[in-house]
Amino acid sequence: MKLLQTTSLTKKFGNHTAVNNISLTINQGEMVALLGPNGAGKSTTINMLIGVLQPTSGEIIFGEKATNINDYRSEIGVVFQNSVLDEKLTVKDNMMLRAKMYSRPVIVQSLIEKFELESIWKQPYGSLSGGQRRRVDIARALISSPKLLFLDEPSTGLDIQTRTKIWEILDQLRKETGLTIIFTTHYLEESENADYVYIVDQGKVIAEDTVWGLQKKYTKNILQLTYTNGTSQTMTIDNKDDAIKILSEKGPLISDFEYRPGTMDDVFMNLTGKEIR
Ligand SMILES: Nc1ncnc2c1ncn2[C@@H]1O[C@H](COP(=O)(O)OP(=O)(O)OP(=O)(O)O)[C@@H](O)[C@H]1O
Repeated sequence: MKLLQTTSLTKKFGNHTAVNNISLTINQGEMVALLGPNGAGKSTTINMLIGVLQPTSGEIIFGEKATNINDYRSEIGVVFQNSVLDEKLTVKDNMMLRAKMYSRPVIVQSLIEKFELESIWKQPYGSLSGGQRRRVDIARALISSPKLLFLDEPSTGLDIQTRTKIWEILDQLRKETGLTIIFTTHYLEESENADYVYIVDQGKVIAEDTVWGLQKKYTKNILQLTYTNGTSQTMTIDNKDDAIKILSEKGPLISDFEYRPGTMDDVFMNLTGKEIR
């Protein structure tokens, strides 16, 4: 079921078109990545979807028919690139202030547990590490039990353990609650968690599909064989089943092999001719 749709969404800043005719379809329960280099138009797109920016043209439809942000604001949670929390207030005060704004059953206790906030609960937000802040930011955005969570570069600047941890929690939440997530990233490997990926460059969607679909369309899997007589051979193949077939056929003649499936890095490189970072 479609939860959010845009048709020909466009944003111009003066003569500069930051977002150029972007059409997205986000289905309920999906995790969707907007992937693209710096300046591609990811944040501008998100800012239009959450009502921070007014589109120059195009339409946004939430659910069956809501087209005005005021009609769906209560259904979304947002984690901005730069936190909106009060640095001087404790984690508890930041969270409880937000909780008071919502009449829905408050789920603060379960968020404290999920995001492991007990040990920092009474600490001022401003004294937290980058990873701790991000956990609080996301927990706060979930207080209203939104149907759809927007995460604008949720893991930029975080170490790999913290990034992994945050994605684990979000994955668990999706399984438990059916939460829909739209996130932006320039970490290609993170887009591999997504159910569907839009690759954006210079304001346009230049490719969209599942991760598998993108890899199939825009990359090749490489199988490299080293033979017992010292020679080697590199071939491109469609899938790993073909690799297994070739390996079993040539088995006795092979001394070593390497199989490298196409990655999102290859997808991006093949589409844009450049690396993302
Ligand atoms: N308020 C603004 N006024 C003028 N130009 C803007 C404004 N906001 C964004 N832009 C321009 O629009 C383009 C898209 O910016 P945007 O922030 O959406 O990119 P992004 O993909 O989110 O990049 P990053 O990954 O660096 O956050 C950029 O060229 C940017 O300079």
